[in-house]
Amino acid sequence: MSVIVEQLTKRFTTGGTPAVSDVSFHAPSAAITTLLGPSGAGKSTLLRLIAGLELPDSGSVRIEGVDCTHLPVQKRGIGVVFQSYALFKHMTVRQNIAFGLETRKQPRGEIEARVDEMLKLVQLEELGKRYPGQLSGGQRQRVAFARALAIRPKLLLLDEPFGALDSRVRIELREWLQSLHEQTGVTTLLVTHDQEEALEISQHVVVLSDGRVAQAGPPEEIYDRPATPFVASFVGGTSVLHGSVRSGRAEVGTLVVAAPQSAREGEAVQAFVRPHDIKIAKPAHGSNELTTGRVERLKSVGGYVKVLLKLPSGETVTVEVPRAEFDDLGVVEGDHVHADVRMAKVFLGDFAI
Ligand SMILES: Nc1ncnc2c1ncn2[C@@H]1O[C@H](COP(=O)(O)OP(=O)(O)OP(=O)(O)O)[C@@H](O)[C@H]1O
Repeated sequence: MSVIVEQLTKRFTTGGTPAVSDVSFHAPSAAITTLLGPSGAGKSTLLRLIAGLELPDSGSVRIEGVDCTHLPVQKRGIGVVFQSYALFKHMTVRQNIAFGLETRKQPRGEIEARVDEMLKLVQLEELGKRYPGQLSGGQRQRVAFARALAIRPKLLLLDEPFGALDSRVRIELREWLQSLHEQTGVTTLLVTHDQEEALEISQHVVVLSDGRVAQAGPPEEIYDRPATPFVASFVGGTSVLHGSVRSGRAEVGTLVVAAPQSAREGEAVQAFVRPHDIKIAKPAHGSNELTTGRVERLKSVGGYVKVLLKLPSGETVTVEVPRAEFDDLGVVEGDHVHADVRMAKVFLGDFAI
């Protein structure tokens, strides 16, 4: 039940910038694939093209090997959940879940049995008689999932389904969605701008930027081997340091790392460094201010401390230090510390992200 999108392009204005531009990717069967990107990257438009809610200018969408590019929404065998609760306010939870089955004119007994099954699946057995206005935001979204799944879709399309919920509920529902997916195994496409959500929930990630695919692959690959400076900066909360190639190595301030093979002497480089890939320590005896950074700001965030460090080059990096480790360091704002970059992703060139 995979989805194959080929060279999909959609413009909303003639001659204007495409919202989706020559996009091709493959969403594997029975997996959760996320469409990840910043606001305006074209995620929702792409999902709507796959759903049949928009028509492409060119390109194709195949679901389970069937070309659906010009099929109407109701013939595509999809279930959809949007960010805003699209439940019918005047219908009970049971009636909402039954809606799609009734429009398909299924026998009453079968409908009732399927609604019971769905209520159990989303753990809302007790709330079938309530109206949407009598539910919490998280419960309403679970009803929306039950309604989408009731029709036994081949494909589940989710557009920021937890976007309107507070962060605690969002994290709870992320875990809930993973276990729901384990039970149903329905091929799922999830739109999100939250890289943590994408890395945690999905088996496959398609990163979008300006309507194009920047990189597609398993979450570990996207995180560990970003293909472009955009992906490196968007995924993983990186800091960017500038330097140049010297004797075949990339020199970025006091940091010297391997340069890409095609590097030419003197060429500009950018190093993308993740906050937990920098280790800070009290400077060794004899270090001077040229090899140490100044602690500009400290911010405690739950289990770790965010340290904003100004390097001798004038560039700043963010470092995350586990709380216990930080307490042992005994560092305060204004101190000079030694910064050891354990890992960095280096790209040639001097681009603006
Ligand atoms: N119906 C429309 N008419 C005109 N332009 C549109 C329409 N829908 C989307 N766009 C434009 O297409 C581009 C992509 O929008 P889209 O909503 O797909 O991005 P997104 O990645 O989902 O963003 P967000 O995360 O903010 O929802 C944007 O520039 C947007 O303004």
